[in-house]
Amino acid sequence: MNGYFFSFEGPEGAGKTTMVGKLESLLRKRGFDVMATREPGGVRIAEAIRAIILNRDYTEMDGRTEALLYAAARRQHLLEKIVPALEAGRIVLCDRFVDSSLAYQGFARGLGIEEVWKINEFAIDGYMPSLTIYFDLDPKIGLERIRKHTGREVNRLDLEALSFHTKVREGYWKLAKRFADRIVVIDASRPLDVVFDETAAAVLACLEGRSKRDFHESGRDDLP
Ligand SMILES: Nc1ncnc2c1ncn2[C@@H]1O[C@H](COP(=O)(O)OP(=O)(O)OP(=O)(O)O)[C@@H](O)[C@H]1O
Ligand SMILES: Cc1cn([C@H]2C[C@H](O)[C@@H](COP(=O)(O)O)O2)c(=O)[nH]c1=O
Repeated sequence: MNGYFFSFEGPEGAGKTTMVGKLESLLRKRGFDVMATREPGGVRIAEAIRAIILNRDYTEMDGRTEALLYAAARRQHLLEKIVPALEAGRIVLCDRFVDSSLAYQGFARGLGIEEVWKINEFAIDGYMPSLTIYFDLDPKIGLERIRKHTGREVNRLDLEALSFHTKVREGYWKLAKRFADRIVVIDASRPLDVVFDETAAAVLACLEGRSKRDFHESGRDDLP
């Protein structure tokens, strides 16, 4: 596998999509062969599953069904889009990946991080990002950003109580501590340009073969 796989995580409105877009432009300008994609979605079948999972009418959806649907969408996306790109030596920027399932379904939904990892292990079959950027933000601020951002549909997960979104953030904190060698934490409450500079520095350092510790001086190591 010659390419690089980066994932971008965080609660609603943390700035993942914005950062992935800016990073894609920067890397392309610097001559890298880069592909941006998202989960759930990215390919036809996974986009169809996304439409089911996020449909606001499906209020009866069971937590395990939800977790399995995310894992199924991930499997299809991985095989059809991510793996071929990595095999072709491309850089893959993925807006959410397995950590979303661990934080949302495993921790916030209460299914258990280990249980949700098990079904995802089956789905991802060993493929994991080289580096994950976690944008840490108070969900109140993130949800407010989304409310102001007119183009974005309000989906079934957005409609969860604030306590759910707070648990999502706590879930990410647990993952960031547990997988400290893979996950870089960036304080996403700061101005967009500051967040982007730190994000780009982390990704470029990884591409240059430096370890997380070499560029993480300004990142947050003080999670609760
Ligand atoms: N650091 C920032 N400061 C202020 N506003 C920001 C910042 N980063 C992003 N935004 C704005 O917040 C809104 C949400 O950003 P974005 O869509 O990138 O978040 P997201 O994490 O992808 O959200 P979601 O996962 O819920 O779709 C956008 O209007 C974006 O311009
Ligand atoms: C991959 C994944 C996503 N989710 C949740 C997180 C968001 O609420 C939505 C996706 O919407 P976005 O605007 O594209 O961020 O789905 C999840 O709960 N579990 C997952 O594995």
